Amino acid sequence: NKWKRSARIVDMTRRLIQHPHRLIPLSTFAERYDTAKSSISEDLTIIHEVLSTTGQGGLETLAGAAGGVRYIPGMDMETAEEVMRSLCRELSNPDRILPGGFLYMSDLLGQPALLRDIGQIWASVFAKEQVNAVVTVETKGIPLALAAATHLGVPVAIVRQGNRVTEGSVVTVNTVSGSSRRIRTLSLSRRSLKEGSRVLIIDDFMKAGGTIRGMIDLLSEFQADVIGAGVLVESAAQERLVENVVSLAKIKSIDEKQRTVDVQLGNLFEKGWGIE
Ligand SMILES: O=P(O)(O)OC[C@H]1C[C@H](OP(=O)(O)OP(=O)(O)O)[C@H](O)[C@@H]1O
Repeated sequence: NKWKRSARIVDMTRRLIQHPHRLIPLSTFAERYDTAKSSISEDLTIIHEVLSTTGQGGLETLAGAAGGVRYIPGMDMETAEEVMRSLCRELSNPDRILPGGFLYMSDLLGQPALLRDIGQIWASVFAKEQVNAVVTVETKGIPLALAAATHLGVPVAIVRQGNRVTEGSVVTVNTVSGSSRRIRTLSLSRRSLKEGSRVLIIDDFMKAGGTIRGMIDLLSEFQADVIGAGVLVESAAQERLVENVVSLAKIKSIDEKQRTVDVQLGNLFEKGWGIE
């Protein structure tokens, strides 16, 4: 039975948004709806128009035999700022202060809707970097890495602290997590990442940057190309073991004795937004 344009557009939009960055041949749609490719192209133009003019990313069409159309997630600057301003307000709650200048965030890292928005922000910033994999370190980085990877349409590789028999043969490096001056061994299973992958590092929190530094050193053993690193929150300014980490929020000031903490927008909002 023939699909009406309005029904085709609803069905196509869902399929495209459900598989970010995945190329879908126009013939797939032409066959599914028993419609000419020229009509499908017109449908896609309408979908692209609505998404791109409402700050929700857009469609990218590649011509040729291996061509097709794919959804590129994106969030516009003001929406991203709205999301992060409300998160900063939530994080500026003295009850969240933990010893060592950390903030309690595990409740937030368990909220799917918030994680979806944060993942979309990362996917907007790194949309054009041809990321092949997102890498994080257990444990609190995992939900954030998964959210970013979902919107980038790529897998996640999880770095383990210490050795686990379930990881098979691993590459291991030692690192000093500056926050607590403790030596940590970071290991990654050899099977979890193809050599030469373009990798985005994501973690929940950065203090001295020792953990991210350790992941960069570990990834060089895989000949990986670390195209960027992002953290949800970076601690108050201090000596760092790593440069150019993009933060969504930043602890401006924190005083454990006075029980005060002030969390502001991170350096992503100071620099130029990653997408035009
Ligand atoms: O910048 P650094 O000084 O290296 O500190 C940031 C580390 C420390 C903390 O991890 P932990 O709380 O130690 O581990 P987990 O994520 O498992 O809670 C955080 O999640 C980052 O990974």
